[in-house]
Amino acid sequence: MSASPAPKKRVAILISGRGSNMVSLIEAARAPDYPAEIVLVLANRPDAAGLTRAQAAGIPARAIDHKGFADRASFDAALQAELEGAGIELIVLAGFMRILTDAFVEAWAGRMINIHPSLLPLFKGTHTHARALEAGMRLHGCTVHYVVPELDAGPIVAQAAVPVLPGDDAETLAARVIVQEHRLYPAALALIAGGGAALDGGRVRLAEAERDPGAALLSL
Ligand SMILES: Nc1nc2c(c(=O)[nH]1)N[C@@H](CN(C=O)c1ccc(C(=O)N[C@@H](CCC(=O)O)C(=O)O)cc1)CN2
Ligand SMILES: NCC(=O)N[C@@H]1O[C@H](COP(=O)([O-])[O-])[C@@H](O)[C@H]1O
Repeated sequence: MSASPAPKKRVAILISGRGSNMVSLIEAARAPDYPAEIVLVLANRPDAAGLTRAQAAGIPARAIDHKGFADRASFDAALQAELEGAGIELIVLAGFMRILTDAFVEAWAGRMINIHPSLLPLFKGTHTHARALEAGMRLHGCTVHYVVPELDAGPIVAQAAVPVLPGDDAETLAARVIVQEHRLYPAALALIAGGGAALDGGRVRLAEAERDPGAALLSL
């Protein structure tokens, strides 16, 4: 008799905008064997277009407007209350544009990931595509990493690379990178939720089966 499948990890996605990565994650999680279920979407902006997209997908989605709080700590406490109330096990930041307090990040150490539109540690911060072009990069891409207090500095889970082509501008390059984001993020979340990767002493530990250097997570 085959063992019953492990319970799916309960995931919350945090957004600030359109939520295209959130949609990719919701769609991937529809697969019966996907090791995570998206059970909550939270946005720090009431006008985040992703809220409507989440609701249309049948996912509970709410705004917690950061402007309604006196400071970061009280905003983060409101996030924490919603996450605890929903029994969240993993947080996925997907275009969530608020810096989280050290206390919140440390409380979720090893259980919170982010996607950043560059090949970290290159181009931390904003305007990554324009900066990559300015630097004359021939390769660019995106990175999924664990979140630590220092911005864009957490241990890297997975990366995907794209070529920088002649005539590219920030928009054409962004359009090439986002396609890889939509592929990489669901794969990286599945890896973590399925126990294939974990944060261990500040480094990402991959399960034996995931150590194949040709792993599907890296593509040009
Ligand atoms: N403590 C951490 N918080 C967050 C991280 C992180 O690595 N550590 N990742 C970010 C996502 N992010 C880059 O990937 C990022 C988000 C927001 C900002 C920022 O400057 N935010 C401003 C407000 C900007 C706005 O509202 O438009 C702010 O919070 O004052 C930088 C990087 C998520 N949080
Ligand atoms: N520093 C974080 C950051 O810049 N994240 C980036 O915001 C975009 C959100 O798009 P989406 O809302 O369509 O997923 C994505 O490109 C993501 O990499």
